[in-house]
Amino acid sequence: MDLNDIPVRQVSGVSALKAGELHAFGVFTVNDLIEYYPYRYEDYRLRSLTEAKDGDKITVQAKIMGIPVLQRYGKKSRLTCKMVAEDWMFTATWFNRHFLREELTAGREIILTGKWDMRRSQLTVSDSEFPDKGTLRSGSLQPVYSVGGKITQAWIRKTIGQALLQYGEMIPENLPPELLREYDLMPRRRAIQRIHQPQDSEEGQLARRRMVYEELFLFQLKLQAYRAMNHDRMDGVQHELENATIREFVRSLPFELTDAQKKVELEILQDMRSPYCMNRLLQGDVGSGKTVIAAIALFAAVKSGHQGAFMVPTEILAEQHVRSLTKLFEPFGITVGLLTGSVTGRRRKDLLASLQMGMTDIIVGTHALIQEDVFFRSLSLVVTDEQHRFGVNQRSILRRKGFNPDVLTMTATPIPRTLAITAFGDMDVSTLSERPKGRKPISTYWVKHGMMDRVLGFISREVLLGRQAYLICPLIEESEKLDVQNAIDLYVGMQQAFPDFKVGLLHGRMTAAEKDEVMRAFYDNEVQLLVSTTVVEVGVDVPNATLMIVMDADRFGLSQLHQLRGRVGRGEHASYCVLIADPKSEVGQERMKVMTDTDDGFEVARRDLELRGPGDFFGTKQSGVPEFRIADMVSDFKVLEASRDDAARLVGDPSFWTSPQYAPLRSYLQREQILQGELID
Ligand SMILES: Nc1ncnc2c1ncn2[C@@H]1O[C@H](COP(=O)(O)OP(=O)(O)OP(=O)(O)O)[C@@H](O)[C@H]1O
Repeated sequence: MDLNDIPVRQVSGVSALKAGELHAFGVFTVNDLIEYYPYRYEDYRLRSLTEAKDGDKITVQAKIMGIPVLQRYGKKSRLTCKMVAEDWMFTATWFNRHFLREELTAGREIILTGKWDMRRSQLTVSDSEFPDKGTLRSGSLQPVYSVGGKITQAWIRKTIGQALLQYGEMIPENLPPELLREYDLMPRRRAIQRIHQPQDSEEGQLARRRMVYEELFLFQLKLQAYRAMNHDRMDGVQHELENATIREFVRSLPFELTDAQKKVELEILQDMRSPYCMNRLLQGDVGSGKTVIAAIALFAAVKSGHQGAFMVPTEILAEQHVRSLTKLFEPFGITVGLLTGSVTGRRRKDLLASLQMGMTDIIVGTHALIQEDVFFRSLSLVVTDEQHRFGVNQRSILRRKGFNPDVLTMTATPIPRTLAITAFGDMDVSTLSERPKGRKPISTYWVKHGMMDRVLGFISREVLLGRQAYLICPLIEESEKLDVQNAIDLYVGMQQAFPDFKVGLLHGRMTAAEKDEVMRAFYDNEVQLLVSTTVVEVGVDVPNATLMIVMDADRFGLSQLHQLRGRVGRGEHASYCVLIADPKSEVGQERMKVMTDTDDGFEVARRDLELRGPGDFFGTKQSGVPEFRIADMVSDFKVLEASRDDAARLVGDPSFWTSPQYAPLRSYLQREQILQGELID
């Protein structure tokens, strides 16, 4: 019997009510319960008073010396009693434990845990036990769990202990012996038992080490198995590409590809030619030229007789891409359509019909693009933005729709290696490691609000040189309304400050048509200063803009600031980013410093990870970065890397799919719906 199949109610002491409470913690089965790990331990090991420092929390064994004294103050009470431990006389004090008075008889042994006040020779007791009654906690490390509601620390300890008693013998090993040997890992049964009931902290650490490895290894196994199967399926579209045709298109581009772009182009075209489904991540710093790579891939799909979809996070970006792709593709007779929430009615109907008949070759739009009532004649390539990263499930939705396109995911957020192999471990990764030639570094300044006058002078200077500027208003997450009001106020202020310039305004509450008009005017340099909320954050490309000013910059995350800064420095002119902020916290100041220190996105991302911790990195829950129960992506990074290599090696070995010793891992994959019953023996 699998512990995953035994409901937690079967553990004695778990009532229906308690089971309901446990569900809120994600605990449904016995396995969930025994894998509900403590996040730290409370130390109840006996110590000697001579070693204890003032203020320490300690546990000591003592003998009761005097007669207890009880004082009551209304409902509250204070109980004191003289004790001796190793010839050391002290006073033990309990608050609101009047009922203990009867038990405190002179000469009796007692174990006390509490805070030691050395100066007054006094211990404020939080826990006490009598050895003659049998001890529960004393002498051990007690696990501390995350609890709440009706689930108390004491109850969960007892219940997990009970589960281990009832089912401990049934805990199976799931890692193959060669890995246990290689890393000298504790067997699973012992590790689980010890993690909840360690005898000493070394043992607790060893148990944790084993479970961390297991957790990361299983996670990587999922990704690697998915990836391996994907490569084996051979049911992707095998694009037939003439080199000469692709070359002709590349020659028509207004610039020469960088070496990095050429390399990535080759990787992608090779995937597209192959019979398996491409699942590739293209990462590059802001402005490194990812879009043109997407264009080449889309061109290749169409020239092989299929269609392509380009999914982007905002309507503004969709419009921008339609404009630039149309320009590039028109000479080659390739048609580009736009599908966003604002395309409705007749226009939408016609577009969908034309897609289904294959008259529209490429469709650019937001997420709805590949869902619902959208049908293609032959979709063979989906280019998507990181924010729309397809999970394993979404990919199977695509499959069920009857096509099996190649997927190219682009990310504008350089991802530190740690996260890349975690969140995107099932993908092949291409990296654009250089920006186009001739780009000057972006100079970044951090100034206080008091220097706004100088900033205005800076804007004026750049605009008079023929350049353009962005002015970004802070984002107030709780209130879009306030956000918009802020933007409007700033817009009015700028119009007054610069009566000779044209100032534009962009925010989330404007209609798509209004936004598009403002953006178009900015592209065409009819607007010189664009006051905007973060809607311009991702992907907007106006090479003549050279000045990015961010108000209250400390309200933004580092990667967001880097994205915003990436809106400038996209052409031949020197560019500047000015961060206006008076951060109060140290982290806030540190963030500003990171931005002025470097304009390398990978470095920013690395520092961001350090400052924020990984859970927060992508800012959203749907980031695809998993939450681990016990592992920590930063401190357990080495294990993460090792487990990735181990998992990849294992799934690459044909015996993994057949040999009985890997059966527990295969059933794990099946339970996680990676195998979906396909490859299991
Ligand atoms: N090889 C190149 N030489 C010169 N300019 C280039 C080259 N490749 C791309 N560009 C130009 O550089 C600018 C930035 O490219 P692109 O918009 O593709 O960047 P990106 O990587 O998508 O950046 P972001 O993530 O910031 O949106 C564009 O104006 C593009 O036309």
